[in-house]
Amino acid sequence: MAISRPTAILRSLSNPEFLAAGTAVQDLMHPDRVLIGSSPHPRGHRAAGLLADIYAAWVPRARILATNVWSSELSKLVANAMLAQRISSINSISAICEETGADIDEVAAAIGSDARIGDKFLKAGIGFGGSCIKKDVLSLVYLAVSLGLHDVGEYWRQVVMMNEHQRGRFSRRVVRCLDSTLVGKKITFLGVAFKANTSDMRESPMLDILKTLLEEQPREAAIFDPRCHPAVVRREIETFLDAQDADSAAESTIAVT
Ligand SMILES: NC(=O)C1=CN([C@@H]2O[C@H](COP(=O)(O)OP(=O)(O)OC[C@H]3O[C@@H](n4cnc5c(N)ncnc54)[C@H](O)[C@@H]3O)[C@@H](O)[C@H]2O)C=CC1
Ligand SMILES: O=C(O)[C@H]1O[C@H](OP(=O)(O)OP(=O)(O)OC[C@H]2O[C@@H](n3ccc(=O)[nH]c3=O)[C@H](O)[C@@H]2O)[C@H](O)[C@@H](O)[C@@H]1O
Repeated sequence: MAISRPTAILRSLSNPEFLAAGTAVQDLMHPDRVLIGSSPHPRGHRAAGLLADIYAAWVPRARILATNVWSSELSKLVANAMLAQRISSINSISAICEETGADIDEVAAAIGSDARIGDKFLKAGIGFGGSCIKKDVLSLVYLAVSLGLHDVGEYWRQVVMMNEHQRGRFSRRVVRCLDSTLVGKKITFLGVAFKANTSDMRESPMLDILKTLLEEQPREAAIFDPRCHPAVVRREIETFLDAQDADSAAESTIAVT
């Protein structure tokens, strides 16, 4: 652009996307907010105004937030980091529940009914996956460390470490529940994608869990996800049985999406 139109004055805007996989159109049509970051220069404001006009065709003006570029870029990372932090927090509590007899869903419902906490992203499970959340937390860690804020970086790194810990804990529990050995056993995995209603397998927790459990040498692992194409699944993992096989004669079925 700068070469073909050398006289043009170019302004960069930051306009992070907040849609989630599986609800992309709904999120696009009804966003909680649209963030437009621009330089403090009048031309930056003008460029931001032009972009805001486009969104105003379907997004209420009050939901279109104008910020500086750093605020906008950082907000994207922090939004995903805070979501990740909630998931890691509730997963850490699930470990305490398993030791004490408390029920994690009851605890989540009890704390989530506090309006200051809210009930979203409190579902304990096998941890967060997907191509974005972990990447953004680690970007935040990198940013903090590169700014010399090592304690801040360490704090956010723990969110990712807790996520990995949760997967390991889950895998160990599966083995424990099956008499501490998978040798000679068939395991069925229902769900391959990183979350329900998507075919996206990037950073899927299930892949991690599968790799760990295959080290325990089960006789067979059957894997099925109605959203994922078998060829794509095959590319990711070596063992795959089709849907018909997936539920037959398995010693254990693991729902992992
Ligand atoms: N997938 C999602 O739901 C959302 C994604 N995002 C963000 O949008 C960005 C893209 O995400 P996806 O579309 O899911 O990823 P993707 O992996 O499907 O697409 C990324 C594209 O960028 C291209 N690319 C990678 N490196 C490049 C380079 N150096 N130069 C030119 N092109 C390059 C890749 O070939 C690919 O086509 C990420 O930063 C992600 O965090 C934000 C909100 C939602
Ligand atoms: O930057 C991005 O790409 C997007 O990342 C996430 O969206 P996404 O990764 O598609 O999916 P989420 O719904 O956030 O779920 C992420 C992971 O957390 C897990 N999760 C979610 C909620 C919960 O309570 N517990 C839980 O374990 C899900 O199963 C999934 O593995 C954010 O929610 C989007 O706002 C953001 O735009």
